[in-house]
Amino acid sequence: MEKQELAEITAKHPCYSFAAHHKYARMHLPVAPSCNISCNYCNRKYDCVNESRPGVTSEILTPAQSLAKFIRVKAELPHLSVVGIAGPGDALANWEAVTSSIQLIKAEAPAMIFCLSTNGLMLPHYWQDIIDLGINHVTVTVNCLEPAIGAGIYRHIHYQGKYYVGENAAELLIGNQLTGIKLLADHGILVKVNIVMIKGINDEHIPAVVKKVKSLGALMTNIMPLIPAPGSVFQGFSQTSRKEVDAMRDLCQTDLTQMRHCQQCRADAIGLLAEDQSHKFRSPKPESVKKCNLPARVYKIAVTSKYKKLVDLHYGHAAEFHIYETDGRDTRFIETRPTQKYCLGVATCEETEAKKDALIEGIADCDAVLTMRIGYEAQKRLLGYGIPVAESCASIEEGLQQAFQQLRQAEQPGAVCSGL
Ligand SMILES: C[S@@+](CC[C@H](N)C(=O)[O-])C[C@H]1O[C@@H](n2cnc3c(N)ncnc32)[C@H](O)[C@@H]1O
Ligand code: SF4
Repeated sequence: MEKQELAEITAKHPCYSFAAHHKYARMHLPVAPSCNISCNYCNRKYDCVNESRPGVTSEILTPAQSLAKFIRVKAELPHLSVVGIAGPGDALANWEAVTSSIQLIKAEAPAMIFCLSTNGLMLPHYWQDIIDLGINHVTVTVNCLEPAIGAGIYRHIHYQGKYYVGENAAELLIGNQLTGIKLLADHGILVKVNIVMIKGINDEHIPAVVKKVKSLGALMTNIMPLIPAPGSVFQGFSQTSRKEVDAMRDLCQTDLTQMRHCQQCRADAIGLLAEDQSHKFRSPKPESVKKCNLPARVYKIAVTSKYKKLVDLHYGHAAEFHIYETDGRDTRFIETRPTQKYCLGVATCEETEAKKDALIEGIADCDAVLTMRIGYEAQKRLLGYGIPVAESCASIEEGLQQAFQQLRQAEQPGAVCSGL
């Protein structure tokens, strides 16, 4: 696309143009429920109508439902200029649903601007598809350049059938993000980079991120405050203040244009940036994005819990595991297995390592661990035995359903299974 043509389009994009954000409306399609990574600040709650923050949506739509909703919204909001995918998970982890939704809407309204936001893990795989689909604005979240910092931000990534944790995960993710940004920018796509400012974790490092993404061709950065989302690992952190974010934007402005009007929107936001109207357009009955067509399965899951009611015990503090089976709907308690606590305190190193392995061997027949919290070293050790971890602070019933979903999605990304 010619530069002039792209500039004209961008002038109608409320996120990319400050002047456009009072005039033009955007519509987010919540067609991307799954995510291929786990950020410590993220909690994707699908059903809260009162909360407005990234990752929240009141419904998940199929491509056909997206088209129907688009037609309704367009009829009521003539100044609608942009259709975007902002989760609630990751657009590229739900690529089939995203592609079909965009194709359907494009056939109906060819002049619409399409954009998506992504963590960038799959950009080296999908950048050409993005261009072929006619998307010309892409937002990539890059929180750091150093794996040591990333290990404190990302709990795990799931890439090409394998789970990665710690610095390995962060290194892979960062590498793909940077490669992806360059590929997109070199091919004329306008790239905005989101950076979540987390005090004490990546704040001092942000100017380096801005410089780097500029060198790769990013058009602007959007430094956003951390919202300590309830239920996320960072829920106890304090919210980065407006003042701190503005000071960081001022510092980085000398290198690259800063977005300053971001509203940290919901995944189903509709309307002007400052005037969400999504509540007016909610469908009465949300359906899953993609029906699960995997054969029925029963998973055995080891749970850490104080009284066998809530998932309320840290993995490292559990002196026993409660073993359950679930088919996604019904759960069955099997037994309680006593174990050594993972956090052993005073034992010598070799003794500690052997005990940690013995602990995992005691649950080696389980498909997953469901726990309130777990450190990444312990998580890594479990993954070494092929046991993924689901974190929850809900009831055991709900936690088991979440764990079931997580296991199913790992087998079939994008699927939402209700069980047997
Ligand atoms: C929900 S995500 C969807 C897109 C994609 N999965 C991603 O992370 O880039 C949209 C943006 O919100 C940010 N975000 C999610 N939870 C947040 C939180 N609790 N505080 C601040 N930003 C958050 C993400 O980092 C991302 O830039
Ligand atoms: S990449 Fe986006 S959707 Fe996925 S965990 Fe991080 S913030 Fe949430």
